[in-house]
Amino acid sequence: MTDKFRLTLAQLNPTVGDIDSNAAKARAAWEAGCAAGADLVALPEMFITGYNTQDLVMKQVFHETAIAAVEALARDCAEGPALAIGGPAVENGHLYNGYYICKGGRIVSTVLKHHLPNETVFDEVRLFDSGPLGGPYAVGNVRIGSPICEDAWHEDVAETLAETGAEFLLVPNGSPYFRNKIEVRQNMMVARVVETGLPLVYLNMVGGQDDQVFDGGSFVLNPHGELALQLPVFDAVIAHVDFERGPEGWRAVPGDKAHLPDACEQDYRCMVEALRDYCGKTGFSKVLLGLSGGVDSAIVATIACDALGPENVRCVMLPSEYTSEASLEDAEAVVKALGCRYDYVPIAKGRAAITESLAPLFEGRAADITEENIQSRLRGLLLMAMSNKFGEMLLTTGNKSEVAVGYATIYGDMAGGYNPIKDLYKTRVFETCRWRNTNHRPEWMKGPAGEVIPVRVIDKPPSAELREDQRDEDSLPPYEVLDAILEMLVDGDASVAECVAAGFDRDTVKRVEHLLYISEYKRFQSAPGARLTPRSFWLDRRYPIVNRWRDPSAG
Ligand SMILES: Nc1ncnc2c1ncn2[C@@H]1O[C@H](COP(=O)(O)OP(=O)(O)OC[C@H]2O[C@@H]([n+]3cccc(C(=O)O)c3)[C@H](O)[C@@H]2O)[C@@H](O)[C@H]1O
Ligand SMILES: Nc1ncnc2c1ncn2[C@@H]1O[C@H](COP(=O)(O)OP(=O)(O)OP(=O)(O)O)[C@@H](O)[C@H]1O
Ligand SMILES: NC(=O)CC[C@H](N)C(=O)O
Repeated sequence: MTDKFRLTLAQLNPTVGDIDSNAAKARAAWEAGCAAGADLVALPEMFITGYNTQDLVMKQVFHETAIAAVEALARDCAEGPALAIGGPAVENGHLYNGYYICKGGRIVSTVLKHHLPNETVFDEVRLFDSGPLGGPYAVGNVRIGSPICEDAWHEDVAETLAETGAEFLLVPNGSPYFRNKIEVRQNMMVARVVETGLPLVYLNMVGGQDDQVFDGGSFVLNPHGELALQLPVFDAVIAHVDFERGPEGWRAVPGDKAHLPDACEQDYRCMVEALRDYCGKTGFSKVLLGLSGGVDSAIVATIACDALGPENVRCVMLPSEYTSEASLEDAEAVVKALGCRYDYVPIAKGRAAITESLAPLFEGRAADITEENIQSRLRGLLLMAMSNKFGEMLLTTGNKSEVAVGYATIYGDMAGGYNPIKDLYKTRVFETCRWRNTNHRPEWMKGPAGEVIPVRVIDKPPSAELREDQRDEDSLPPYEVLDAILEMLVDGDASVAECVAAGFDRDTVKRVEHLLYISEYKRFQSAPGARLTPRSFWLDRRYPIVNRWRDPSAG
């Protein structure tokens, strides 16, 4: 009877739709396992297709190509350790989220996911059929049970596997980041270990996909929930874990326990990786953005430099007559500290030309928000011209507070392809700037160390500078109040009455609720951005654009 079992964990970064390169990564991991004398090399959920494929996986030619790629991998990896890899599976005309076990040149077992997640960003009920509760598969003389991701968030799958002879659990995941999710996962997996008495291997992928970032952080638990191995978050790694069989069954030999960074660092890393992978996987190596001297564009410039390197980031100051001397100095100071390119393109002439063109039509009408927004739209136009000319993707810079209340000009400063801070409230933007000024991680930050965002930029009152002496707080509640209300209305789906009971002014809450609802059309047309919470705008929170409902609670 085998007394030792070596498992290779491939915490790697697939790309949705790039089946060949995902297969090549799986193959390389298997070779590493081979060299290390592993018995089994495991890859995460849906690794062959990348995750999350959304409707693409339902396309017959796509899932058939993915299945053929798994069969080819099985043939290529015939001599050596078994290979376990996630991918779509078809049985009796039904499509499943499957986990393949390959050995001796063929697929020897296929596990079918039972619990299909269908909340937040997941729509698996739309995509897949639910597999039956099943038993373990054998690798040599060892029987392993594989609840697939969501399957391990419920008791029954692991319980059935334990009852039918599983000796340990290997859970492949495609589990995207949100703040503090590591604790949620660990608590969930400890519960499975305590219920079944079996060791558990939690294997997650890394990398960005549209708005989501898979943050890795794979780990191994021994019976009673003791942590035996902790892989780093966000890094692609291949690690080996040894199991030994004693009188009480299998136990993992304790290994390295990677340091888990705090929530602020994880959020920052998530924004960096999201942008890096969005660019890398869509074929952009360079980005540009409008740098106003304000805090939002400063943190976006910093994230961009950390993701792509300062040499690949162009910051453009596009001043109008309302742009203060301080804003010009601040923008220059940011660029100097970051070491990226700075361009200066005044918008006065273009604005005068537009005003002149429209003058006959607008005659007799007072200047209003129209003229303010022309400035923003002119910047959008000029920045998109530079994007076309230089092949650089334009970044948008609206934080979650602004995105929530529609405090941005559609086709103006909303023009752009990706928004790294879309899920970061303004109060957290300040916190993030301070964190980045005092923390540098050269392993994954390509930007320089030190105070890259001058304190003055963080401390000055936010202003859109679209008219004389404009302050955000003239038209919005102070950000501390706005963000606290939004956290209740958006993240907590609270009622107006609940916000009032929490101490907020009723009229202010009602106004914020109104702004939130009337700006749905803007969010529908907005750039995607890194998801940091389980209530990000897009897939987590899906509200109608036409919506006449206003919460009557609290009068
Ligand atoms: N439901 C709906 N479906 C489709 N379209 C709809 C619509 N409701 C309005 N519209 C259209 O949208 C237009 C209004 O939207 P828009 O032109 O954006 O204009 P609007 O939302 O009125 O103004 C932009 C706001 O963002 C602020 N701002 C601008 C720039 C930067 C910043 C910043 O701090 O970052 C803030 C600015 O001070 C102002 O409060 C309307 O003219 C109408 O055509
Ligand atoms: N003078 C400018 N030069 C270049 N870009 C600008 C300028 N003014 C605004 N922008 C762009 O439009 C975005 C919206 O900025 P605005 O100043 O209106 O408000 P904000 O949300 O407070 O942003 P920030 O904190 O970056 O100033 C900015 O982040 C920037 O990308
Ligand atoms: N891929 C999945 O099944 C993901 C669902 C799971 N609850 C998670 O977010 O980790």
